[in-house]
Amino acid sequence: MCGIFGIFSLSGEQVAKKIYYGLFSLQHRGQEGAGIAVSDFQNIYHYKNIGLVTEVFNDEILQNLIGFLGIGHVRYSTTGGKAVENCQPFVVRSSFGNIAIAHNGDLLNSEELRIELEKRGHIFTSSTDSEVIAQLLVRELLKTKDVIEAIKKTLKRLVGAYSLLIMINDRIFAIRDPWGFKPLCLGRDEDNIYVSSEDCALSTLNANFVRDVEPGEIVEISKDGIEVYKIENDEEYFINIEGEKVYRKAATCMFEYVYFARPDSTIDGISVYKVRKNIGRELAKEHPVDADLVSPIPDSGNTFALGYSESSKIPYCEGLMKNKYVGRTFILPSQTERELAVRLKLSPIKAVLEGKRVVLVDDSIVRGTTSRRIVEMVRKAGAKEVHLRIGCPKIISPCYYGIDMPTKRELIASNKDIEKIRKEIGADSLGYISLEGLIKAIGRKDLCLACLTGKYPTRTNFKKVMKYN
Ligand SMILES: O=P(O)(O)OC[C@H]1O[C@H](OP(=O)(O)OP(=O)(O)O)[C@H](O)[C@@H]1O
Ligand SMILES: NC(=O)CC[C@H](N)C(=O)O
Ligand code: SF4
Ligand SMILES: [Mg+2]
Repeated sequence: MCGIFGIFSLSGEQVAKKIYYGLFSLQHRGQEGAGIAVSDFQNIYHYKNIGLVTEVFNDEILQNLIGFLGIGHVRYSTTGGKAVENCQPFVVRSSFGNIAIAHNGDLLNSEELRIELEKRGHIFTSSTDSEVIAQLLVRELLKTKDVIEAIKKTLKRLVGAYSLLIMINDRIFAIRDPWGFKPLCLGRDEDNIYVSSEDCALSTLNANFVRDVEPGEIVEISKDGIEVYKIENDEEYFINIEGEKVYRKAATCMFEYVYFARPDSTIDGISVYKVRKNIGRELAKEHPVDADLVSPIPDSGNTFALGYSESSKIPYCEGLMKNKYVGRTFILPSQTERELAVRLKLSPIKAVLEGKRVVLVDDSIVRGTTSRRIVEMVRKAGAKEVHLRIGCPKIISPCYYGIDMPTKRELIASNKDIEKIRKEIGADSLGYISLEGLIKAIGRKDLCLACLTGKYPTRTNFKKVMKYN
């Protein structure tokens, strides 16, 4: 996923500290690396490293980032390992000026583009797909000199997910791919124009939400305010592996609503919190059970469990405690880290669970690491029955757009029916929300559902995407 955040100060104030706070509010989107690049209209100063925002930056570093406009990034790696050279923003120096780029999403054709660029003499400093965008842009800029033209030409070549911030000298371009896979929104206060992956970061800075960047938009932010352009994409449709014609249409990632985004964010006019509550209610209708209490698997299971409890009238309890110093486990890059983190993160409360029939509610099962361990823990704490309810249908296919579920083999549900999964996880019953139930709960149809259905909204027949994790 990754989080991106940018500010243009119209009053000529330093922006680094504000970007820091913006990134801090987007930390849930990426925990592996962080970076900030600022511009004083001529020079770009930047700093990036592996680690959480608070680990990467201190006052001294921030004070040295002198600039009136800037962009930042928190990284969750999907193409290229977690090393510092893959952290963002990428800064590329060219005769046209300095360019900084922050990318959320994943490209399917990055390997092909990289080979093409290398043949033409480009030298890469990282193994990510995001640097491919930066190098392509430099190439186009050297050819045309017209920035908008160069950006449009670059974007025309990209297939996949990209919410992008590009800073060139004295302006920032905020871009959302034609499918609108990842969120991106604009904010404003008296002195600044903001752009952020989620509006929760705007609230932190006391800025007002203006609007979402629409799929296919290029928003130029400069001292003159905002100018909007459209991405030109000639490919109106493609033929998928089943031989069907698939027309290009908006396909926002359903997983943003289910897991990724913060519940206090609103994406394309739909509150993430409300979606999660709706899913919980829907789950209670689709998969009722006689039980004594409903407990969430924290954190993201919380709102789903509230909805389930409200609708089923089974009391809501906190059966599991979360160690607040442990971050998200699913987005850790290795399985060993994920296994250990679940135990460190969650522990059962015996006084709540002992002798009870418990409904555990979580947002999703991906690899099954969390649910397997939790069901075992809850039983050990004395629960009489453990019923698991999941707010996302079975995840059966890889994501190529920026969520690290790259192979079918890793997905517990890819080749098993529900009964087999239930046995493997050790629950007394298991219920997933239906696809129709999920769409109804989100309240929009223009969604990417590819990891649930195997039907991808873009071409997928490219050279294998590089993975270094
Ligand atoms: O089946 P798995 O591979 O274990 O992945 C699914 C789990 O991972 C996520 O939690 P995570 O700990 O990442 O974040 P959270 O604190 O926001 O729930 C998600 O909420 C599920 O609990
Ligand atoms: N999850 C993301 O958005 C990652 C961005 C980019 N593909 C990277 O791996 O750095
Ligand atoms: S495949 Fe799944 S996780 Fe990936 S963008 Fe589509 S809905 Fe989101
Ligand atoms: Mg979780």
